[in-house]
Amino acid sequence: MIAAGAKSLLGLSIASPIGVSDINPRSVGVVRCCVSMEGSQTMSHNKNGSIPELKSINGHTGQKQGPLSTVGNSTNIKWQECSVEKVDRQRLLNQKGCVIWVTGLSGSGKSTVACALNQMLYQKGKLGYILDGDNVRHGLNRDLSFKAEDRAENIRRVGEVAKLFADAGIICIASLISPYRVDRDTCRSLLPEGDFVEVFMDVPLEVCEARDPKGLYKLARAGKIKGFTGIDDPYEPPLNCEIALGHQETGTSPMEMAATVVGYLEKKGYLQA
Ligand SMILES: Nc1ncnc2c1ncn2[C@@H]1O[C@H](COP(=O)(O)OS(=O)(=O)O)[C@@H](OP(=O)(O)O)[C@H]1O
Ligand SMILES: Nc1ncnc2c1ncn2[C@@H]1O[C@H](COP(=O)(O)OP(=O)(O)O)[C@@H](O)[C@H]1O
Repeated sequence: MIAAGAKSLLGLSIASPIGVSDINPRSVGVVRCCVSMEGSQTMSHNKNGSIPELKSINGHTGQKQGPLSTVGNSTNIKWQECSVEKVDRQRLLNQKGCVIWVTGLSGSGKSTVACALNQMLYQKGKLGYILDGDNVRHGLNRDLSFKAEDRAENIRRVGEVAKLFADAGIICIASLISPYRVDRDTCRSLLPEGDFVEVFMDVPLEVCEARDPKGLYKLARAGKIKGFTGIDDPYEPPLNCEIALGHQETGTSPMEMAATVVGYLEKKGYLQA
């Protein structure tokens, strides 16, 4: 009964062009559920992204097959495929998913340029999402301190989340101090060649310290914060980043810096599917 109802609903959706606001999320949920019970069809989008059409399920047949894996401490797990893939999502968004990794000292302007970049992308009709170190530490990474191994775990988790965002077709802007080269390089290695764009905020410590918008350098100099990056904790600048910001040629205002990154993305074809 449910399957029959869903089928006619699905038929309706195919026959008539629909806008996003016409979609009832509950109905879509039913359609997905019932189609997958039938095990042969799922929804995708035409090249113009407007009218849903059918394409056969090639990954999620409902049959239990393929080898089980062990990854870390996770035993007997199996990678699940779905026939709606990254390329479909990218076509929908008319962009390519990637990670813009902004690294630099506290106060170097990471969050400011991340926000300017996100605004600029939005104005161009492109979907970005910011993963900011300070913000992620309010939730997902609230259990982590600033000792070296916790910073490494912070970067590892954000790298994995950023990879998921890129797979979703989104331009993910990760903005973290990420002081260790090896941790940044590990994040880079999670993504296909070219999809990880390392942006270095090349701003001297003296400038960051003079800005000190949160008063953290003052506290660190007074010994009230221990292990503060640049004061009594290391920062390893990138050796081969894609973009270094803070120089005359890449612009010195946040908007000029963001424009430099947008220019790079345009040149590399990330702002089209
Ligand atoms: N000890 C120490 N060292 C550096 N930064 C500190 C520290 N303690 C707190 N803070 C605040 O945490 C923000 C940096 O968090 P991140 O997650 O980006 O750091 S890291 O990548 O794990 O090194 C950082 O934010 P930004 O100033 O935006 O960089 C600070 O507000
Ligand atoms: N390009 C810039 N030129 C001058 N000041 C800037 C620039 N970018 C950011 N700032 C200022 O520097 C301070 C730190 O910027 P913020 O983006 O919070 O740095 P971070 O995220 O690296 O800690 C803020 O007061 C901000 O207004």
